[in-house]
Amino acid sequence: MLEISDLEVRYDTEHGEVHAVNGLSVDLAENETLGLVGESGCGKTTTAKSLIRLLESNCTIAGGSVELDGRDLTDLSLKELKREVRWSEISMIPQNAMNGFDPVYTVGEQIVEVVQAHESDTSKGEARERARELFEKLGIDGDRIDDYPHQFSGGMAQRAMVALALALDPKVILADEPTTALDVVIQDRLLDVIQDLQDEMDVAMLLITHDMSVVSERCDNIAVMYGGRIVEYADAETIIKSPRHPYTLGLRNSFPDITEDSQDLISIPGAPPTLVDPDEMCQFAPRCPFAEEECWEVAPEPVEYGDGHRVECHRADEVEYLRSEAEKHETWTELESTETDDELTETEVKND
Ligand SMILES: Nc1ncnc2c1ncn2[C@@H]1O[C@H](COP(=O)(O)OP(=O)(O)OP(=O)(O)O)[C@@H](O)[C@H]1O
Repeated sequence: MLEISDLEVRYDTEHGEVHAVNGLSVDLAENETLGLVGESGCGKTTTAKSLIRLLESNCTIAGGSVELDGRDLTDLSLKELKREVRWSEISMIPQNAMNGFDPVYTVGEQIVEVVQAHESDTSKGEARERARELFEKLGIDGDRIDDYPHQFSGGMAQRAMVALALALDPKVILADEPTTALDVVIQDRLLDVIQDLQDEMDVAMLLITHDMSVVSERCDNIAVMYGGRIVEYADAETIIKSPRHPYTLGLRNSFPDITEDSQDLISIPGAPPTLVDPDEMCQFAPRCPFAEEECWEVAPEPVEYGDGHRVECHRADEVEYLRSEAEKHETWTELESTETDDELTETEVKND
């Protein structure tokens, strides 16, 4: 239904061009939940926003296509996209609902406005009734559509945002870390109600999160993103149980497994790249314990390992070795000490 091919998105900054999304290709089927997972700064939000062109003025889609049922959305003018796609076909739940609502209007007024802007023959009363029904389904008293955003708690405001996102019965919802601002118990409940409604209304969802545990429980397929690219893609079980990319292995190490009691978590040392005019190389090489000369010189092409499992790593064939080494603390801490040595050497050089 939604086919993203070779998407390229850039930010123009005073430091250079940020290559936020690079050659990103992924499909989303009807009713599917696709998890887009990765650390902060790897391009998840930019990917989602570019689908409905909610982009800052320094941001451009530099290439690729986004097809919804065969229609390329990148060919539409912004006006056409707003009229025919945003909210009605693809809607978005932002990280913090308080930023999505206008504080001076009631939540109900804002839902009615969005509905009437797209459905000229729906009366105000009908639109209000739809908002009430959605509120009730989301576990909020229907009368609260007449409240202002500041009268809601964080969790309730997120639910109200879900009501807005579903008000026009879209085909896809983009849920960008929809629960990060909430405490853990409320997070879980909110994700449950979103998924119940998603099933009831036959909506596909792109669930964006940095949390491996969330995608493992709730997604059909998972795309692991690093440096603006999808470095590994497969069904959720394969990503969790049999990943091949060192970044996925590292990410898996750094989140608790819900099926095990006590665990030794290992974090990936270092930080993601800035993506400013990046060099031609594997972007993960500086943090990868398995990086070889080739990784620093050539960006890996995607390789298929059956059943749609796609990996971008020069060493993905050595999977048994990668998996057994990645489980060891010292594999990652040795890398950390090498980095510190390098930093020391740089400082020493500067001092000399
Ligand atoms: N307005 C902007 N101007 C310049 N660079 C930006 C802008 N917004 C994002 N970027 C850069 O684009 C890259 C991708 O950022 P993006 O927010 O899409 O990542 P993310 O994975 O969604 O992170 P987060 O979870 O923190 O939102 C980062 O390097 C970020 O610094």
